[in-house]
Amino acid sequence: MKFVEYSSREALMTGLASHIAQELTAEIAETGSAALAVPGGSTPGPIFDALSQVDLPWEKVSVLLGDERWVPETSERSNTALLRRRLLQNKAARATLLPLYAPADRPEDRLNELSQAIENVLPLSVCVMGMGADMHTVSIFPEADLLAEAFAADAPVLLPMRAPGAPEPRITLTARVLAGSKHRHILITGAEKRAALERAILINDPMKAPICAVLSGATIHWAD
Ligand SMILES: O=C(O)[C@H](O)[C@@H](O)[C@H](O)[C@H](O)COP(=O)(O)O
Repeated sequence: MKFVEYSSREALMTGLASHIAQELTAEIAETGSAALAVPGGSTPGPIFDALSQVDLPWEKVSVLLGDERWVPETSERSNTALLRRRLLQNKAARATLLPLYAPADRPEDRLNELSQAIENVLPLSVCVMGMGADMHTVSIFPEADLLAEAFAADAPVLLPMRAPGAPEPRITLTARVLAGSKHRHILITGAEKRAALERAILINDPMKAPICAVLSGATIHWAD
């Protein structure tokens, strides 16, 4: 695990966007394609803005969310809408979005078809994850209903997830898919999340601090 502290959030966002672009470019040069998983939420927007302007072979890149709230794209809670609005624009408009949402009452109703499209691009090339102050990552929350299943060595690609801290049903990549990514980045800002990360490292138990499942070999990018 590597910890990189930036002098400002702006430096973090441009620095991490540059890392991602370099890793995608190298992967495409080596294998002919790349798969990028990104977080939703309120933090990554500026990274998406910067990445969307980078000139790389986006037509060879599959982009997916690490997790999604089970809401339609018309909802202000939709991470997919965030991605379309801020990443899949400009030069990155040529990338292929692998959705984590499809119209249905429950994630269970569309899980298999959504999983199949993702299965075809695994292992991920670059995986960027956020973290909550409760030490969750993607939609693997402490006290979630399928928390243990999310860490199983034979876990499926995707799981539905419901948790006391999540306002709606979720769908999430499982820990083995996240940890199986060639490059892994964790994006956090502010003192509260830095303290939460330090707590997670001391706890060292994914069942209590889910972020622990993806720290090994990851680069943590932080600014106050
Ligand atoms: O759907 C989501 O909300 C995210 O995928 C989630 O896992 C996020 O990365 C963390 O909750 C941090 O969220 P913020 O960036 O909003 O703090």
